[in-house]
Amino acid sequence: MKFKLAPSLLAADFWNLEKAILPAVEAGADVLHIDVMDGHFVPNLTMGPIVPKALAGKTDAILDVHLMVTNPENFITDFAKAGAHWISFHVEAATHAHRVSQQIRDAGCKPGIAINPGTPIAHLEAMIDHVDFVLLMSVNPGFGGQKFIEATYQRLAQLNALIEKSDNTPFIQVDGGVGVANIGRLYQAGVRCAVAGSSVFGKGDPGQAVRELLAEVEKHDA
Ligand SMILES: O=C(CO)[C@H](O)[C@H](O)COP(=O)(O)O
Ligand SMILES: [Fe+2]
Repeated sequence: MKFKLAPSLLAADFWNLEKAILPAVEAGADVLHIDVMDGHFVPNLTMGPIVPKALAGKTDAILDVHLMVTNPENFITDFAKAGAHWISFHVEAATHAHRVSQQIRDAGCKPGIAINPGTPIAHLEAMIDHVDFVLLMSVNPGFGGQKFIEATYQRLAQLNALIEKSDNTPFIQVDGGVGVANIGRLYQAGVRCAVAGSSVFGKGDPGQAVRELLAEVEKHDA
């Protein structure tokens, strides 16, 4: 799969969302990452379905909804109707993870399973065959702008090994603290979609930031 960069809207200027998003997409970002937090699973509140609904049809980018909520099953239909293409939910938050992934697929979206830095990779074993991607958190979920956790590289190796021995090949998305300093190494470690919030929208020019991040990936493409 071609590498995809997913700017996270959490770090964008909400006064000027269109001006933030358009240059990032024009510069080659294929995915827009929408962080949904419920003040319960994580100690922060962010966006509901009105955000993908506002973007649907305005951009060709894939709308990627990252649900950091308890009871994810209650939100699938609304986000799918709002135009989401990918929906990920946390293995820590889903009592019936298998059913939730099926619900996402039935709603016409690609299901992804997300995992916190403190949860053993082995907890994904029963779900690998039932998702299109794994979202490996490289910070503790809840906030943008945090420092990348270095143990993510070891966890990536464990995740690759788990995927290798399964019948399915979900792609790996990494989320949190991604920037020019680590995106190349993450690509080499098997990441095919990197979420980048502050490193895209935290500077002056999102288009330039996207070009720099993609150039790093290109450099590491052996
Ligand atoms: O899921 C998230 C936080 O819970 C965000 O997607 C993530 O933090 C992106 O922001 P940054 O690139 O600034 O770390
Ligand atoms: Fe996220």
